[in-house]
Amino acid sequence: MKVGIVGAGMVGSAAGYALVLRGVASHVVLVDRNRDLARAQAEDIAHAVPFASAASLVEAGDYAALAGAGVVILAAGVAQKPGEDRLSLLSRNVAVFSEIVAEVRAAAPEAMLVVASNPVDVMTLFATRASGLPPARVIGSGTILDTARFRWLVGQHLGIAPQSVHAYVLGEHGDSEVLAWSAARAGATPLAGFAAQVGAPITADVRARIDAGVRGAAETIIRGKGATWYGIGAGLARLVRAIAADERAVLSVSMRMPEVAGVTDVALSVPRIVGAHGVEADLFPDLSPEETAALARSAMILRDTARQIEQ
Ligand SMILES: NC(=O)C1=CN([C@@H]2O[C@H](COP(=O)(O)OP(=O)(O)OC[C@H]3O[C@@H](n4cnc5c(N)ncnc54)[C@H](O)[C@@H]3O)[C@@H](O)[C@H]2O)C=CC1
Ligand SMILES: CC(=O)C(=O)O
Repeated sequence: MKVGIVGAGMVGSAAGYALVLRGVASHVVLVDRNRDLARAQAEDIAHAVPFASAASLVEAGDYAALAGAGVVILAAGVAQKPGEDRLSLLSRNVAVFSEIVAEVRAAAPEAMLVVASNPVDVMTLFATRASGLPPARVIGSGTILDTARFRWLVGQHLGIAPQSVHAYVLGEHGDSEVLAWSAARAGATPLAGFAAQVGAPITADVRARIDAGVRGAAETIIRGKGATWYGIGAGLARLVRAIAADERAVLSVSMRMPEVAGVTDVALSVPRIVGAHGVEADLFPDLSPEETAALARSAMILRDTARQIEQ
């Protein structure tokens, strides 16, 4: 599949690198308003192709070069500085998306959009409205990264591979996100039972530490190295693979929904089946009353934030 990436900064280039290394895309086109940066990133990534699992063409181009892309990743705009939250980026990134969504739609009308720029849930809502595409074809990376952080931390605590932890983060990709502890499994076993069997109980302290580790990961990494990119780059490649290979994989991603937890017209993450047609179904895990209330609160925060772009 041909994959376009608009925004060849840290996130866009990491996604391109992961797509190439995993052999997901036969052709990657990087577009950025900084053409020298796009060219340099494309050449650097192309030098990884001989080491990748499959051959692919990697190049920089203008919007016209996106023609024929099956997916275009939107990773352009500004990122958080230390101490800044994702929601504060909204007006600046809406201005960027007002331009790039129209350009991408004109150049690649058949392409599905995968949104990475923050605040990713509200940007997904905006991109859905601006593109006129059906919601199932405008997918935000949402909590795909937070879910990975959750699985990694639980796996570390239990001494098992994160791939064997089946747990999801729901709601906002941001401060109000909800770790769905009550639906979490290790292998096929509910988390508490598994933890008891391996002698690593999930105490209130452990839960609080993992919760803070997931919720605060971006801030910690941004303080240390200025931005995050490897995790989200791999997550974006995972999402594109589900589309390109029609995997019908269950991934926690964001999408505009008519209603969730009593809140209307909002984009947020729940586990979803993702395949060649985009999002094919939503899957709501069984939640505790506290988790359900937290999901409603997260949806309300996102709805209230989205109202800023309606005025
Ligand atoms: N969804 C997620 O889990 C994550 C999202 N992000 C978000 O991804 C976005 C990108 O982050 P980084 O790559 O670190 O930033 P960056 O600053 O490295 O790259 C952004 C790129 O966008 C380009 N750009 C800006 N306006 C443009 C326009 N109008 N047309 C074309 N290109 C334009 C810039 O030239 C720059 O190269 C940020 O909003 C950040 O918050 C970052 C990490 C994780
Ligand atoms: C920056 C960001 O959104 C993250 O790493 O979660």
